[in-house]
Amino acid sequence: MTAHIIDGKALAEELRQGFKSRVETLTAKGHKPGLVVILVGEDPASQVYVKNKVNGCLAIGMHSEKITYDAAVDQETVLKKIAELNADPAIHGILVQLPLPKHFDEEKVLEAISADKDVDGFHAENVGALAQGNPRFIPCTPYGVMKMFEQGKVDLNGKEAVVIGRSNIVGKPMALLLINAGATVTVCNSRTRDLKFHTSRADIVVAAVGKPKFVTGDMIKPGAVVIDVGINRLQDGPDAGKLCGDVDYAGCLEVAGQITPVPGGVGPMTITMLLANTIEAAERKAGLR
Ligand SMILES: Nc1nc(=O)c2c([nH]1)NC[C@@H]1CN(c3ccc(C(=O)N[C@@H](CCC(=O)O)C(=O)O)cc3)C=[N+]21
Ligand SMILES: [Mg+2]
Repeated sequence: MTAHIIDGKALAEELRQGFKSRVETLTAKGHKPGLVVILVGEDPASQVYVKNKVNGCLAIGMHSEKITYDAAVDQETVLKKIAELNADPAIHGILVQLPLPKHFDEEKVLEAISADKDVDGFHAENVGALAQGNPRFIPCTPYGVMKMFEQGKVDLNGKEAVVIGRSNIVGKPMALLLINAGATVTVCNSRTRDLKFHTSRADIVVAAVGKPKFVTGDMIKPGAVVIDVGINRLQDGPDAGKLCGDVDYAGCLEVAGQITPVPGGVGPMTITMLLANTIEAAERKAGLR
């Protein structure tokens, strides 16, 4: 038996079609949803993601702009721009693409974004709301994964879930969402002793460690749901330049009950949930929710 493939690209497209009427309603009321993406530096991967974000907005009738700075820009300049955008009534969402260059204090930059416009859900106020089980903005990647569970009809209540990775953008919020949904959650990382001990008892495995093909078929319980958050660009070997997840897809496909591909899995869902959060921000401002 091969696993059912949860098609993130198709689900992303379906959700985006559904967003169009909400954008139309908001636009008619004078609250056209607007997202600004701030990009510092010239990282080629970041350029691709930012372009996908801006184009994703425009395709459903939202307003979106990209603001780019040279990698050497000083933090004060970026903080001043954020303050300006916080006060701009046409802008409902502000995203600062991570990672920032080393001379930046990432936490300080993220905290400068108004919590009402923090569509990434990285502001301490929004992290706290999620931890308390009363989320305001759910971080886009784990939010997208929750939508994929819904699509795959995965009941999380009472299930054993293992999250591999403990980052603030994926691992931690993913664990909180699974906890809030009633799963029994174990958070592992690349240094976990005997990772297989944990993963082989899991009904759900979410891989977000940033290591290509880290999760292999022998680590997975037959029938488990395997979610691949990894986006590793292979440097050398026969597949150089190709995108590869944190999961050995071919090896897990034969064992898992459901699995997400890379590309075409979690990535497109991340951008879709960014659009969802921006629309939601505009709906709050318009008094529609
Ligand atoms: N403040 C902030 N918020 C983020 O949400 C954020 C960030 N910084 N920094 C970088 C990561 C990464 N990320 C991705 C989004 C979409 C794809 C995506 O669309 N991936 C496509 C493939 C794209 C390609 O070909 O490279 C796919 O998986 O099918 C990937 C990665 C958002 N991030
Ligand atoms: Mg992580």
